[in-house]
This record gives sequence, structure tokens and C-alpha cells, in this order.
Amino acid sequence: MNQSKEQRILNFVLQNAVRGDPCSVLDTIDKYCSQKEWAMNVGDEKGLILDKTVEEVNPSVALELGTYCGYSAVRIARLLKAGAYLLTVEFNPEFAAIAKQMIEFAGVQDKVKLLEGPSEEIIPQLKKKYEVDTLDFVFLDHWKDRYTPDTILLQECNLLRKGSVLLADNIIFPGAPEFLNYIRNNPHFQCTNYPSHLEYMKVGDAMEKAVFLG
Ligand SMILES: O=c1[nH]cnc2c(O)c(F)c(-c3ccc(F)cc3)cc12
Ligand SMILES: [Mg+2]
Repeated sequence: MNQSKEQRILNFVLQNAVRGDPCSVLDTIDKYCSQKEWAMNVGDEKGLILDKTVEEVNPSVALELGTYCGYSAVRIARLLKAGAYLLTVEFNPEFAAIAKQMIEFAGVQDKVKLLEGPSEEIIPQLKKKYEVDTLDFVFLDHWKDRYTPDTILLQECNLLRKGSVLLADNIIFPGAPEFLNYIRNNPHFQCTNYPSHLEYMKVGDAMEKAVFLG
């Protein structure tokens, strides 16, 4: 049976990256996806914006919506302090299986909990089933049409506290106009835009940071 693109990316990492070295995994994925096959990892340019935001927040509990191959889960987890952890949600079982192996190869599996299923089902389970109190950082990188409903759901489930930081990918491309309108006109959020480029391309994109004001 033909291999998927995601399986080819994983195989390239297993054969070319250094086991237990998250940076080598990230560099190897970026090399493959910029030279051989484009894929929707946040990438090295927007990845730097993600890094700076994670370092600024220094979260104890982080949530990622949209794991894909695990690139940004590795990117985030490598920066987490001792005892901190990332919950990452992926609804596509094939992607989740690839991401699990990617996260383990990178050696960050002790900091990452991969949750398979739709975000709208998992978010309401975070408090009771996953023992989350509140989230310090949320990376939105799943389906653009879910950015707004999931942000509302996070608030309804009391998962945000004063100072919780949301960071959303693909604000320009593919674009999340409805989310931008919602979050920028919401008095409970303070927003900042970070212009950048679509991963591995010269096309413009941006990330939006939104700090919950309580
Ligand atoms: O569906 C997505 N989820 C999360 N992130 C994405 C992304 O960063 C993309 F670039 C793209 C993308 C897909 C096709 C294109 F032609 C351009 C961007 C999609 C997603
Ligand atoms: Mg993205």
C-alpha cells in the first residue's frame, strides 16, 4: 500500500535525525518539507514566533489544537520547564499515529500527552478526565472554522484564567477572518498580530496572539 506523505516525513526523520534531540527532529522535518514535499507544519519562520511566545509565557500547562505530525508539539515541549506539560489534540488517527512516533523519537514524550479525537469533545473533558485546572498557553493550529467555537468553549469550560495566552496560526493563509473579527472585537482579549510567511513558502501569513483579560 502506498505510503502517506506523513509516513514519508516520519521515515526521513527516523533515518536522518538524532534520536532524543528535538532540534535535530525539527531541522530534519523543515529540510524535508522545504526541499522534497510541502507539509502544513508551522515551520521554522513562524516557529520562531511560537518559540518566543512559549518562552515569554513559560507555561506549566499548555494545550495544542492540531497535532498533525507532531512538529509543533516537539517545538513547544522542548521549551517547557521541569514538571510542565503539553496536551495536544488530533482528530485524524493516521496523523496521531505519526505524531506519537515523532514525539517519542524526539524524546519529549514525558512532557506531551497526545489526545485523539475532535477538539469539541476533548475540551469539555480536560478538567475532569485530564485533571486540568486552567491553561496557561493554547496554540490553535487545527481547522480554521474551529478557532472561534473552540475559543468560546474554552471560556465556557472555565479553562482560561487572567493572563492565559492564545496563539493562532494561519491568520492570513488559509485565513481565519471570522476568528480575527471575534477575537479583536472581544473586550476580554488583548490581541497582537505577528506578520510572517506560510511555512516553506514566500506567501504571506500571520499569527495572532490573544491574552485573556479575565
Ligand atoms: O488545515 C490546516 N491546519 C493547520 N495548519 C495549516 C497550515 O499551517 C496550512 F498552511 C494549511 C494550508 C493548506 C493548504 C494550502 F494550500 C495552504 C495552507 C492548512 C492548515
Ligand atoms: Mg498551521
